[in-house]
Amino acid sequence: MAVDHAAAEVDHLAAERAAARFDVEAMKIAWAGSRHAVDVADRMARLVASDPVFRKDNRTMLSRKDLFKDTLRKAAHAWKRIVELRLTEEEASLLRQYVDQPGYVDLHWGMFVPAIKGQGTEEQQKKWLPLAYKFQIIGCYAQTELGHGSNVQGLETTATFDPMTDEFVIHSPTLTSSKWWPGGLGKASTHAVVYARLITEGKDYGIHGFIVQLRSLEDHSPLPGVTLGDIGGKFGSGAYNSMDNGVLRFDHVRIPRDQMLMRLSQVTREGKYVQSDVPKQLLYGTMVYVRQSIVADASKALSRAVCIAVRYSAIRKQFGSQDGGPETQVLNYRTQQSRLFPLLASAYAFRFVGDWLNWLYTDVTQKLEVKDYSTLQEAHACTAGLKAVTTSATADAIEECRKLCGGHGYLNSSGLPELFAVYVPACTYEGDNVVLLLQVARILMKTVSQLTSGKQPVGTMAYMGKVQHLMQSKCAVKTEAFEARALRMAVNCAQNIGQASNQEEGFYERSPDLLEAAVAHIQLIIVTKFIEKVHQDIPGHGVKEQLQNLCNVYALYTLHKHLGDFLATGSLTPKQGALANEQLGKLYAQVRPNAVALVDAFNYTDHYLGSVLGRYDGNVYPALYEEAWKDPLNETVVPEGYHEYLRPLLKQQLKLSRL
Ligand SMILES: CCCCCCCC/C=C\CCCCCCCCCCCCC/C=C/C(=O)SCCNC(=O)CCNC(=O)[C@H](O)C(C)(C)COP(=O)(O)OP(=O)(O)OC[C@H]1O[C@@H](n2cnc3c(N)ncnc32)[C@H](O)[C@@H]1OP(=O)(O)O
Ligand SMILES: Cc1cc2nc3c(=O)[nH]c(=O)nc-3n(C[C@H](O)[C@H](O)[C@H](O)COP(=O)(O)OP(=O)(O)OC[C@H]3O[C@@H](n4cnc5c(N)ncnc54)[C@H](O)[C@@H]3O)c2cc1C
Repeated sequence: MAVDHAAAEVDHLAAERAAARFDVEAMKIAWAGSRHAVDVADRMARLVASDPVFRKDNRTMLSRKDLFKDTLRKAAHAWKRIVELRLTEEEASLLRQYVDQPGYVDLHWGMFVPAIKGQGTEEQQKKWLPLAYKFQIIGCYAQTELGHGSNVQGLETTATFDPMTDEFVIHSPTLTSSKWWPGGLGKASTHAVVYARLITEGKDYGIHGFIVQLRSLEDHSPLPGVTLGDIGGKFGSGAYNSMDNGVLRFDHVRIPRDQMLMRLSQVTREGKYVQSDVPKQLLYGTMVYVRQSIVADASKALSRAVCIAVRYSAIRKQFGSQDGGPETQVLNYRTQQSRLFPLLASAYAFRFVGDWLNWLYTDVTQKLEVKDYSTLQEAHACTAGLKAVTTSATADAIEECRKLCGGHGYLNSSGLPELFAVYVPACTYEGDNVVLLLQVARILMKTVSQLTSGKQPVGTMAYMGKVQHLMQSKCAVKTEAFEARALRMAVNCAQNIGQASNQEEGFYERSPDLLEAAVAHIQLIIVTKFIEKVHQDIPGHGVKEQLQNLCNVYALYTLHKHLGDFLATGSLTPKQGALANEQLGKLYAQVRPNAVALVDAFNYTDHYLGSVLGRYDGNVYPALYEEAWKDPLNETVVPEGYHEYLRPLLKQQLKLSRL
């Protein structure tokens, strides 16, 4: 009986694939960026999937200790394979992606190395980077403290220069100055880039970065004056618990003066503080780098969740036709489509805006090398804003995909609970999303205030220069409505702030509105970049048409969800709003026959998806059934604890019933 069912489900996905109206292989290229990108990703995904060390289906059942050891084993094995196969940087980071387990290597490569590259002098880079590249040292990024994370200027750890010995003394003066959260710190790292208040000649010069050795390179024990450990279990089983987020305290630990990262400023042998001619905001450069990579990761996490929910919705059937005919695939329900297809469109939208952001970041980095700092603010606003909007949307979407999969979505074997638990801290780390959106809002307010002086905004703010036109015009339901909404919301905020007794007080009072104005500005960027993408030459039968559809879905869904903003700012009429919603329904009908093929284009292996519901072959029910028996509770037929707790209870009930 089960076998018959399985065959039917498999046929179902084959029928879905046959019904698609576009070339899936060509869509894989559009998604990945090039034929080369598809091939490398394919090779790395298969390398990981075929290696038993990278098994992850038992992860949620491991104890914290076993999970951490498993992470160490995977990282060491991955490194061995990278060296043996002489993998390129591109291949290695894809391999890391498909291993799919957060670990100390992320912070080592993702923050420790970039911090030294961005804030270290050439000499410092020459000394430290080769050690880091060969894993002769393991580093982490120790910024956040128990008392302060968002307010970086409020950090309390001190680095006091001692001219007698030419050393800095690193110290944790209070409990709240304990470093708290850095990934890789708890158990793995030998070194850290530590952010501390630089004090020299009795003056506090604020936050600076220092390279500090934490553990012995001989036996891994903490160095004198260093107290450190893991901060404890985190949300969800498996999930981010593979990471050793740590606590660290210093008791007057001495480091040589040349371990201060000295690209932005220096302390001389005599203890004089010297500021370089580079903007001090470059201290935050590592965060800009990681935020852009987090945007790229949002589309990866979202596309995984959507792939699971789309395939399962094509398999799952509930309720029949009135006359007792075959049951309906839940993917055919209009409500399922209106919840799921905007998420599918968002996965594509975030992918393309992520590619653009990566271009922007590369461009800014090249400009910085020739001391052109003109696009630094643009890079900060775009990375902060896009990080906030895409991670919040993705976290919500993963949870929505869980609900779209009904009861089975709640099982660990669906892959969705763990994906959610791993993903959700992205809304907090690398800058709490609200804090980041307020940064965008500050830049928007600055831009609005400069409009009257005739200064033309540039880059993603250029549309604000069309202020006369956008403040008055009635808009067609296109980009212009998004521009008018964003600009009018920003101008409204600026006017309201202007009425306050002082600017800071006004900003504080209006911060909830400012958040929404920032979101509107960022959504405009996402829509614009999607439109720019579909205007490009995109080869492959039907590919451009599908992307055009998804672009329209993303734009109209965003408009529908935020219709209140569009109406309140007069950027659209109620009639236009209603028409947009009508149109959305028609677009969903066009996505429907292509939905399964559109998620196939992500080209994910079953290993990477890690979901019995999202299996490529659609063989969901036998896999669910088989998976249940693997649970440790099923190792014995009669549970442990029966004799202590169940039997006496049952016997007692029996005695009572005989009374
Ligand atoms: C296990 C198996 C593995 C196997 C594999 C092995 C092999 C591996 C091979 C390869 C692997 C590759 C792996 C790579 C993985 C990479 C992924 C990385 C993973 C990431 C994991 C994340 C972990 C999390 C880390 C963290 O969270 S670190 C801590 C982050 N903290 C924050 O983000 C704090 C947020 N707060 C702030 O950013 C700021 O304090 C503030 C909110 C901006 C306020 O600052 P303040 O100075 O007080 O502000 P203002 O006065 O408002 O601003 C002053 C000024 O500066 C401008 N500004 C602000 N920020 C920036 C900026 N970032 N850039 C530029 N400018 C900035 C601001 O606009 C103001 O400008 P003006 O003066 O002009 O107005
Ligand atoms: C899984 C994980 C990994 C991490 N890894 C690292 C790491 O490797 N290295 C590292 O240094 N740090 C790391 N962190 C720390 C992380 O960067 C901080 O937690 C983050 O920046 C948020 O800061 P916070 O915890 O101080 O939050 P808080 O700022 O205390 O936020 C609490 C609340 O206050 C609100 N809030 C704060 N300020 C304002 C404001 N100005 N206006 C309005 N609302 C405000 C926030 O929106 C939030 O709702 C990690 C955190 C997590 C969860």
